[in-house]
Amino acid sequence: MKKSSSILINKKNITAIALGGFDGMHIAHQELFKNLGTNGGIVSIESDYANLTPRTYRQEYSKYPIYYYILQNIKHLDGKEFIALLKEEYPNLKKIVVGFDFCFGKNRKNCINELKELFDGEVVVIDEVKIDGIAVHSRVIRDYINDGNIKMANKLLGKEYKIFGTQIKGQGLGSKNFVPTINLNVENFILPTEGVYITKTIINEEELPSVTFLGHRVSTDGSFAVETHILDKNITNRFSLVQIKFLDKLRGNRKFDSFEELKKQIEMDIKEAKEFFQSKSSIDN
Ligand SMILES: Cc1cc2nc3c(=O)[nH]c(=O)nc-3n(C[C@H](O)[C@H](O)[C@H](O)COP(=O)(O)O)c2cc1C
Ligand SMILES: Nc1ncnc2c1ncn2[C@@H]1O[C@H](COP(=O)(O)OP(=O)(O)OP(=O)(O)O)[C@@H](O)[C@H]1O
Repeated sequence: MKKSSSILINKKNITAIALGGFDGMHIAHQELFKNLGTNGGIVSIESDYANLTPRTYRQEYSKYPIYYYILQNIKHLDGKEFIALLKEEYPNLKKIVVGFDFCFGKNRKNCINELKELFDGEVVVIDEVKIDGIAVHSRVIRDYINDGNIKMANKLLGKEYKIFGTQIKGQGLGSKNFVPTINLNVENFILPTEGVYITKTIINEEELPSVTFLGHRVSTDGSFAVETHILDKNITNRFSLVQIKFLDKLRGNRKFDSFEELKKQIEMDIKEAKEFFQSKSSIDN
């Protein structure tokens, strides 16, 4: 993980900032960061729905320090006051980098023209970044994740969508009746639609091929679960922090009338996931 340098780098040294929400730190956001130069920083204006990369996890995706401002605390400022705040916070600020649709100040009344008028330094505006004709935005990525379209979400993110969780106790049925799984409590991240996914699970910095079920266990106790089965490895330890990277969706959640039928389906899911990783490794080699 890239270390957070926000606390180490004095705001006085910052000469360029990128401005916006930056949930997801997706490929369009990365285009902005390319213009920051040596003493750059990211100014992240926090809404309360940043759930692709909640604030605690965002620094991993950039070498530039991220400085957070809560939208609720600054939304009353008009355009002039907002720029004055930036000048006060970053006294050596020479450059502001924003995207084509950036607006700011009370009721988002000010956009690019006003930014150029009010800021006495350089303003770099990035044209809309698109992939295969699709505009890259956090909201678009959230929709893909909601729909379980992990491949498109990952394409727009420029990386594999990743969530963090803590291990919790399961029903105790898995190892006995099906396969062993690590059950997770996941907070603050948007979760893909209920179903079974090909994933990589990171424990102790080791990235392991896995298959993950998330949804209501409609075939057993009906409760909501995020549980991952590590392929080809027996895991006995408990882990405080587990990361899951989503690669593709295998199928939707289903209700099975017997444990035997569910077990048979889980075995098929595992087979499919293994084939995915095998074909991937033969392409990679
Ligand atoms: C690959 C995989 C696919 C699963 N698919 C379903 C499913 O379609 N429907 C369902 O109700 N439960 C599904 N489950 C969840 C099982 O019901 C669950 O693993 C079992 O109840 C054991 O839970 P435990 O780990 O809490 O003991 C799946 C689990 C795995 C690992
Ligand atoms: N597709 C894009 N092309 C160019 N710039 C972008 C693009 N998406 C966002 N930006 C810019 O990145 C910065 C961060 O914006 P923001 O966090 O609103 O991103 P977003 O992906 O559009 O989010 P949301 O979908 O929630 O509006 C802003 O300066 C914004 O103009």
